[in-house]
Amino acid sequence: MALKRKRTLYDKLWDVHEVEQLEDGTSIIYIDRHLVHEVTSPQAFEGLRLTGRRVRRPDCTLATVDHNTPTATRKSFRSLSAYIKDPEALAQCQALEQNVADFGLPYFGVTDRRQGHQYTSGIVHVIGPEQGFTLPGTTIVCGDSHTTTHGAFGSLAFGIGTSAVEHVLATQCLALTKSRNMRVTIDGALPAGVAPKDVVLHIIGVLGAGGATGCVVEFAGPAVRAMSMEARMSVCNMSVEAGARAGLVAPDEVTVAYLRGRPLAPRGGEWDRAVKYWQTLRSDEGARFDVEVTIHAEDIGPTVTWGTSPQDVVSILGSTPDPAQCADIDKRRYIERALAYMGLAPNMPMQDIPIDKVFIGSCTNGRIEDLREAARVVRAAGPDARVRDGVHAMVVPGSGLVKARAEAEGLDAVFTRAGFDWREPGCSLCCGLADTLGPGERCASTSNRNFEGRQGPRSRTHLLSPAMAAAAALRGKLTDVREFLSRAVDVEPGPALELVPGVDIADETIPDVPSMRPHPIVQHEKSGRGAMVTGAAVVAFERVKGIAAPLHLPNVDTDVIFPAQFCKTLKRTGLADYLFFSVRNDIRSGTKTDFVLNRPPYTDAKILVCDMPNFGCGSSREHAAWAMKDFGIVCVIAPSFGEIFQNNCMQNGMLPIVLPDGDCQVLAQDAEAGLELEVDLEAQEIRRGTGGPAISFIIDPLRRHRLLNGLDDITLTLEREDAIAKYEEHRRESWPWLDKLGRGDFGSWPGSTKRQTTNIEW
Ligand SMILES: CC(C)[C@@](O)(CC(=O)O)C(=O)O
Ligand code: SF4
Repeated sequence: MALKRKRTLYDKLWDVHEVEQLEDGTSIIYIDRHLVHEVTSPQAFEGLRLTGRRVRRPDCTLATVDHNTPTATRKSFRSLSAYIKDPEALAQCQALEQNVADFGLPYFGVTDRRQGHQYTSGIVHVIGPEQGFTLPGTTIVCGDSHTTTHGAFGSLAFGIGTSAVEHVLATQCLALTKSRNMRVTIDGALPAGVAPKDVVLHIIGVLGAGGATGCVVEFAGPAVRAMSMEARMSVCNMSVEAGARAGLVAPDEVTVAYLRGRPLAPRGGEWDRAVKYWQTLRSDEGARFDVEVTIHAEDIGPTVTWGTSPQDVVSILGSTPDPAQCADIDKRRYIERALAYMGLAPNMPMQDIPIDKVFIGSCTNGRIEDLREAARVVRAAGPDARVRDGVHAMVVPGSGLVKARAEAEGLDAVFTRAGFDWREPGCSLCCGLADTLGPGERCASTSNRNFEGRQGPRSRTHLLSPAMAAAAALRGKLTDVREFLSRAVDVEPGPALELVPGVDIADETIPDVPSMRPHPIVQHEKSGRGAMVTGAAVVAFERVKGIAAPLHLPNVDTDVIFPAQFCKTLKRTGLADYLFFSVRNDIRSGTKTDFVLNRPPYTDAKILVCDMPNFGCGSSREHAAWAMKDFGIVCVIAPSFGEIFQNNCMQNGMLPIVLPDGDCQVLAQDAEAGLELEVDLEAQEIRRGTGGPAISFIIDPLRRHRLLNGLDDITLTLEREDAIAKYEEHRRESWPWLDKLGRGDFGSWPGSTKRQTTNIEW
């Protein structure tokens, strides 16, 4: 008798969402839940309008404004246009309001008054779970990389680019290739004073920023089981920072208790049926994982980042790394660059690092438990504890509900009494849109990314937990929170903070970050640039011949490729000048730097060769791909890619090629010498200007076919209408609670003001 295949949780989620298997191993996957926000959706709605398409499932879609909404008081809020001062931010929020009205979508606006609270808009990854829109066993997407958050419920949740947003709006499906299974087991119990944030920072430190690329990671083990839902969300949230497609925690009684009574959670008989189904959602005993990692909870302590990637973690009791101790030259260069950017010296004790700002908030740590933890530290420091002079410490709740709840518990009073700035909900300082750091400013931040320029041009970020952030605010420097929690602490301003000699963090001395180009350049005649392809239309890719620009850095993130301040556009074109903006421009002098794309012949580059891994990691912003294409780059070659970026390229008729390190190095050397490359997709090979042997590459056949023929994914998926309709019928019978926004009745959409009286247990 054939044994039943043992499946992981991910296998199960995948299997039940397969609408159709295509010949080449790709599958059409049904999407149960689609979250939409103002920054990554305007171009998608524009696409729908241009093609005359409608939104297939408004009842499975939920929109909110979060990235661009100011966090200044809303006490006298009159209108969006009076409240949002930045015209581009306003235009994006208004565009979303227009789009939800035109397409009839459920929407949480700044002025919503449901739940008996004044404002329920908030960070998309906070409101989804708190409303019960996020449910176990579902597929959830959003034009946002931190959609991984929702995996905490045992849902398959992942970020997508704007083209994919359009695809989901139009078809409620995506064409996907299955990822690999990884399990991270956390043994034992967490020591006192160690937060979920420390856990996930530690994990990213172990795996590396690209360590989970191509994988869906299930978090398991006693330490995970002991976590609350909010803790699990913080962990899954940052799984994308290790490159994971998604993070997962199998649902259990903690999950069920959290969801009971949420406005959009199933009710009555459907609730019982749903709970029964959710109980089946776990990896089978003995199921095979492609990668297994075990971490011991006792090894984790309060953790902070020192550098410019979330993998750059160190214990708060540790010091910055010393590049001189590094045998590997690439690693040494990386550390030097990151320390220079951060304005830090080698071997500097982390607890000596003074900070200018503190940010408590974001989709990682802007929930009620996070605020409680931060407030606990402030309380423990005594009634006279104050935010250190000269430090601006912001507390930004993740949603209107979190804010209301915190106020009901008196947390706002704890914060404001101690001199913290209590704000309105939104993404705020996490991404440098609604709130920003000044150049050179250093922030102790509970957010998820410490990339160069993440919190504003030339900003410096240290990631840490909410409790650690509160401690840093009181001390004015990075601090081991356990000191606050174990005994009464003197937080009177102590002697002036001393910096390690040679470290100067004043604005004028922001170091120039070394160029990403390591070797001397060979000057060449300008070569002709091919026709630039722009716009949303799908363009066929057959071959490209031209100059290739070399890059020699690992983990080049999409914040560096395309800084957030330019994500406020409503368009996909005209973005070439913003490509690598902060490394191409010296913000002090306004002049161009010597960055490779500023120098002939690379100003005409059509190909980019990065010889280090994880190119395009981080944010889902498709602007990074659009800007490259606008610049004229249609092919990127690297040892590995951030998955969302890789997909975004292909959606825009660009070709990302994965090659072994050695091949990338050979091609990067050709590029250094200014030699042309010819990339031939039909033949799957790269011909070299040196006349040296061509290098062949592999690409998945469906992608190749679509690129060669300039086929539009949405049209192709829509051709599967019968299969999709059949799946929807099956879904209605099997999981009826997923239709009609889980039947949680907020009244008719959009713009409903009907009140809901559901009681949520916090
Ligand atoms: C839209 C953008 C600012 C984003 O939210 C997108 C993302 O993470 O995918 C980010 O945090 O970089
Ligand atoms: S990562 Fe930051 S900007 Fe992106 S959704 Fe979360 S809070 Fe908002």
